[in-house]
Amino acid sequence: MATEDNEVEDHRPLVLIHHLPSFKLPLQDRLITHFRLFDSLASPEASSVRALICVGPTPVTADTLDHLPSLRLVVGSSAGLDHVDLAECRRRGIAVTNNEVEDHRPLVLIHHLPSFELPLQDRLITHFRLFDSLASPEASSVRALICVGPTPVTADTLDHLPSLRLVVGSSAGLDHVDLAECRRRGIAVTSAGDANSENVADYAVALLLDVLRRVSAADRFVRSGLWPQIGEYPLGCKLGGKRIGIVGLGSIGSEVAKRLVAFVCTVAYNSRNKKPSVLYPYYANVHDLAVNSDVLVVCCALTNETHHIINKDVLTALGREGFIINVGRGALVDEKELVQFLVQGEIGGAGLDVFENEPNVPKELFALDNVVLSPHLAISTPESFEALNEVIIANLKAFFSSKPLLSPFEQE
Ligand SMILES: O=CC(=O)O
Repeated sequence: MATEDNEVEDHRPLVLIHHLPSFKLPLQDRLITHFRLFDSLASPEASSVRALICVGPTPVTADTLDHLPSLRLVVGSSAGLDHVDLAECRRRGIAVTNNEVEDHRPLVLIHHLPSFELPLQDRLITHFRLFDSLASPEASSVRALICVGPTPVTADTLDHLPSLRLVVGSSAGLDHVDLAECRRRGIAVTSAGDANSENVADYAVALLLDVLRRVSAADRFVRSGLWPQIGEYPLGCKLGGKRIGIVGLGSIGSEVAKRLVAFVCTVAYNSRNKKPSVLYPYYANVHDLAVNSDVLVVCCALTNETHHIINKDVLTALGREGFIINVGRGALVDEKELVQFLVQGEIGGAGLDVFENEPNVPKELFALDNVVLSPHLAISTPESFEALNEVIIANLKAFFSSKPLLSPFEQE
């Protein structure tokens, strides 16, 4: 015989599922672990129920509430609650919620040209609320922007963003950002810092080895079937012992130097100022550095002062046996002059990852086996994207918690 003692007391709170016949709450069965559910205003539980879930657009009127004298909470399952008599709820001291959970993630604009996406962008949404249009309503209140790749940040861009206080660059060079205008408007700017430096330095060395030892050209020689016909391929030259002139001894330049010292090269450098802690010989101008170098590795920032820093005079000083590697920006080199020097055999060769008018590359270079061409990808490795992502997140987190920025832009 069953007795009352056999019954397990049910402590789950009572909840009314209030719904029009045509509306069901999705996944309603998940609720029964936590709540005792019923769904009729005519049920005996109606007089004591304290909470109601309003499914979809089911009306909650004064008449509904008259059936529920103990009600203290209406849980809406939609964002808009025009079907709930909010004034009547307020009058009766009944709280109302909708399905919008408050989002405390700071707002960040991903500013990008259509052809440039931020690698690993999906990692950011854990921390930030992202949007990507200057025309969006969020633009007026956003305080931080991530500038993807070479997307320009001009005075006009900034005019759309009156609350902006931080531009987070995703590259080491920020020649596409109007830094003076940012400064004038009190907007801080960060760069990729040294997240990419080792990758870029590796690539500079790869280009240099390739040009000197003719690796890509030899590969073409084999693939085109010329080896059996012609036999020996022209000799390349040794890297060890070369005098390397580094133009811009910042984070990338220093990594290049480290690597080339290991190849038993000698290193000298040019930068805006002599670095007191650096022992490599310093040349105050690039021309003198070129006179005393076999190879120039160009890796400084592009500014008004460094535009065409490698000009006709410098190329002449580098000479017929000289080589040039550019992993900085195309416009650091006077490209027309460089093409002339290469075509006429006035310098030994070049390894170029960057060009003045990317993605357009002077066609004259295609025929030259002493030139290695690459589509601006010195930074591009998964490791570098990981590191870049961390720097971006760290800068944004520091900014939104008023801490010092991790990699404020500093010009080399
Ligand atoms: O070009 C790439 C960079 O500036 O990081």
